[in-house]
Amino acid sequence: MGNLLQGVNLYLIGMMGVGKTTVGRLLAKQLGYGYVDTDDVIAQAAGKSINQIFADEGEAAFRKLETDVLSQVCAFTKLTIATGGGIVLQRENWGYLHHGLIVWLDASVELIYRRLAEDTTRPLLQDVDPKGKLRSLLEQRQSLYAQADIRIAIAQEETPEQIATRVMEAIPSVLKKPVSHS
Ligand SMILES: Nc1ncnc2c1ncn2[C@@H]1O[C@H](COP(=O)(O)OP(=O)(O)O)[C@@H](O)[C@H]1O
Ligand SMILES: O=C(O)C1=C[C@@H](OP(=O)(O)O)[C@@H](O)[C@H](O)C1
Ligand SMILES: [Mg+2]
Repeated sequence: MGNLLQGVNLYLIGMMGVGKTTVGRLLAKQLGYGYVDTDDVIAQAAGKSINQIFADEGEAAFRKLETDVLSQVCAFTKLTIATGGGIVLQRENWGYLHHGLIVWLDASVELIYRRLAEDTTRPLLQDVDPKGKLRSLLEQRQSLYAQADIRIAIAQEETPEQIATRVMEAIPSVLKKPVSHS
């Protein structure tokens, strides 16, 4: 499968908790690609957690770091990149994302909420009404996520492996076909 994408990067987008980080690792293996998680790069470069960056510097500063990381990562090839759920918010990020193939992992608020109910690592969900927060974030972002090349709708019982397989199966349908001169 190493040459399926011919070196073109694969970007995973979608709401927090949908599985970008988990599925991204599997896809990198299956594609014979390197793996990058933009949140990990940001946290490593800053020397602190995403929570701490939000607390110390605020969301706007985090978004600038996110754009910096994306702009650097997109200079490389043969990467699967798990992005943070808010990467779609900055218009300039789309110029970078479109260097590669963009896959939207789409799941319901109910599914995401169940997964993240006990999670404390998503600063935007440290809210009195985390489910309502997820709903309003999805409402704000849905039309942006929909600009992806591929949408994978995720049902409850699917394992990360099954989702990765569906992404792999969907890729050929969106690759440009060679122009026939016959
Ligand atoms: N297909 C899946 N089924 C069940 N749990 C999953 C699945 N994919 C991810 N998870 C779990 O959901 C949580 C969020 O996954 P993660 O990959 O960090 O999502 P994201 O990077 O999109 O925020 C983690 O605890 C992860 O183990
Ligand atoms: O949706 C968001 O705005 C965010 C999602 C997080 O990444 P995941 O989508 O990997 O959880 C992380 O970048 C940060 O907490 C902000
Ligand atoms: Mg993630």
